[in-house]
Amino acid sequence: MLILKSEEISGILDEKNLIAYFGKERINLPKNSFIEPGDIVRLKNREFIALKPDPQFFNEISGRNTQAVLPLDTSYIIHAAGILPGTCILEAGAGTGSLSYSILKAIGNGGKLVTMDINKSTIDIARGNVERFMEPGNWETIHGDIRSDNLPGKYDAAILDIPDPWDVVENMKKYIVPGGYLVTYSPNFNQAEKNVIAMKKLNFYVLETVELIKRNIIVRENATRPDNNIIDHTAFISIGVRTSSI
Ligand SMILES: C[S@@+](CC[C@H](N)C(=O)[O-])C[C@H]1O[C@@H](n2cnc3c(N)ncnc32)[C@H](O)[C@@H]1O
Repeated sequence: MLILKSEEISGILDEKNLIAYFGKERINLPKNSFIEPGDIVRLKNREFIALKPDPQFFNEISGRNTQAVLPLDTSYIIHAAGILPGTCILEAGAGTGSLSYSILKAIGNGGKLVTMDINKSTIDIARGNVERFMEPGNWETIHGDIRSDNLPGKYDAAILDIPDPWDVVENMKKYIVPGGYLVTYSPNFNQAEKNVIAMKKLNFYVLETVELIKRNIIVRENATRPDNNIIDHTAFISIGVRTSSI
């Protein structure tokens, strides 16, 4: 497998069977084509560069069983929740494994990530996606509900990317160390509001709620302009801190 990348769009190339995939669109390449990383491929009236399927393309490559957290959000979550080498992190749910993968890279071999998901097949898909790129010995995946009372250990941060994080905030008090972070990730205003109200009610100190917008710029001589495909909404990220008074 190779990645086909242009400034505007990207796709996947099955170089053995000579088929390019752009979402659901399939394009057969001319017979006897031979494409290697670094080659320029002309398709759909534009030029693509062929690249190795390395981890920065996690989202292009992985099986999308659920909505994945995109790099613009994963990088911010890692920064804002103090996810550093050696830290111990709790996550729900696994989804595609996109956020798990970024957390595993950030915590390094000295850290630990525990990821829970209520859906067993989702855990298997997330593991399959992550293990294309790494063999994490410090990643424990647990099939179960994050409301569970018997999670192993205490955590420097917990990240909730589930449909109803506000319902789980109380349970997180048991697992996050004082001064540790609770991050909720929700797609709409109503949900973000419920998350923040629940955190405040339960004495978490709420630092911020943010939405990140990524605007790519297409650079052409005398015609440089913003890309039409702006990512202007993914989700609202709320960051709280477990106070020592809880
Ligand atoms: C949007 S996906 C997570 C996406 C993931 N962060 C990623 O980067 O791909 C939400 C996941 O939460 C799981 N889930 C929903 N409720 C849950 C609960 N109470 N406990 C654990 N997992 C839960 C779902 O099965 C689903 O896989």
